[in-house]
Amino acid sequence: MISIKGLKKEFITKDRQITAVDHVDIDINNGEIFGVIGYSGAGKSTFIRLINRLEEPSAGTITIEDNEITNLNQNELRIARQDIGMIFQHFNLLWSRTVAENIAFPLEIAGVSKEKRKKRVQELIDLVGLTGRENAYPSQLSGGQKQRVGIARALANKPKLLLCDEATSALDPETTNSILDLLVDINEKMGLTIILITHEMQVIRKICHRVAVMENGKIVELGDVLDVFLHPQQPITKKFVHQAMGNDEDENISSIMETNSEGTLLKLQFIGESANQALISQIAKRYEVDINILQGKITNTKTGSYGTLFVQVTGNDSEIESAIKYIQSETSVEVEVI
Ligand SMILES: Nc1ncnc2c1ncn2[C@@H]1O[C@H](COP(=O)(O)OP(=O)(O)OP(=O)(O)O)[C@@H](O)[C@H]1O
Repeated sequence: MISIKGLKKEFITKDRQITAVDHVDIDINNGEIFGVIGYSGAGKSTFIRLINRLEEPSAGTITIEDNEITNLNQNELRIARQDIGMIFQHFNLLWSRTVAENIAFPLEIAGVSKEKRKKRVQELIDLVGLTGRENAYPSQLSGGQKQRVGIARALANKPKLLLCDEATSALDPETTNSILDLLVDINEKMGLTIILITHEMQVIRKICHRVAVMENGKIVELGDVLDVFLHPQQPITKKFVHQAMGNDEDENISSIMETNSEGTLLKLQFIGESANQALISQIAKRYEVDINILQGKITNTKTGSYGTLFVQVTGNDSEIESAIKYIQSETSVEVEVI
């Protein structure tokens, strides 16, 4: 749906020149939720604002459904932007307008009649779960409700693409979850393509299909979310994955090894379908071994689940060996002897 090629943005200030986005090439599929993650200053905001030309690129092209956005004049761009909704970290609502009036605003600009506007606004209010709050002012709403108004307003003209600029960064974890659920809901119901930027790997894990990791203006890693969680390549990606998992696996392994010196220590990795497999009971039935579960965890991503289990296997050496061979040859669970 979207093809971004050689995208570059340089800012020239009095004393220095900054390349905020540096030769970015990405293709984004129709209907996907695509996340861009990076630390502060990586260039995420600049990147997302280039897509609807809130920032003008220094080089490169952005094509959305055969329409080269980077080639449009101001009038053409105004029309193209009706297909691109955007939501912001600090909501950017009009404080002197009610919820309904905020949502009606883009419809007024698009010249939609009063009657149609009223109907569409009500649909949107129901969609985002704000029924009954039509006449409230933004100052009377919670952060989550304000973002719901932002989402409704962004969807008013039935866009094909929604850009989310740190849309949950100002919200508490529970409200973040409810807003993420809403984004998934509209992605699934309306087939809306979503590009979001965030510094939180949990946001990526919960709702994105694919993720790009950004550092110093460049995309340093890109892949399916499950793959990136399982096999992060770059040091920065590993840091983000650890952040989302809430611990450091290397430290875990050494403390597990210190306290469990008997038998054979195995790390089992369950991916996708195999996460539901009753492996431990199968092995215990087949082989003369005892299995002690030391630590385990399952992580759900939008594209599948994966789990890691540390077990201590005791018993006769040849039985343990047969059990390991069985896991390797007969199941899709990855096994590592530690
Ligand atoms: N208008 C501007 N003028 C000059 N430099 C800018 C401008 N906007 C951004 N920059 C610089 O470009 C780089 C990338 O900034 P950007 O805001 O895109 O990063 P970010 O990853 O979104 O970070 P944050 O999450 O903190 O906003 C930074 O070094 C920033 O100082």
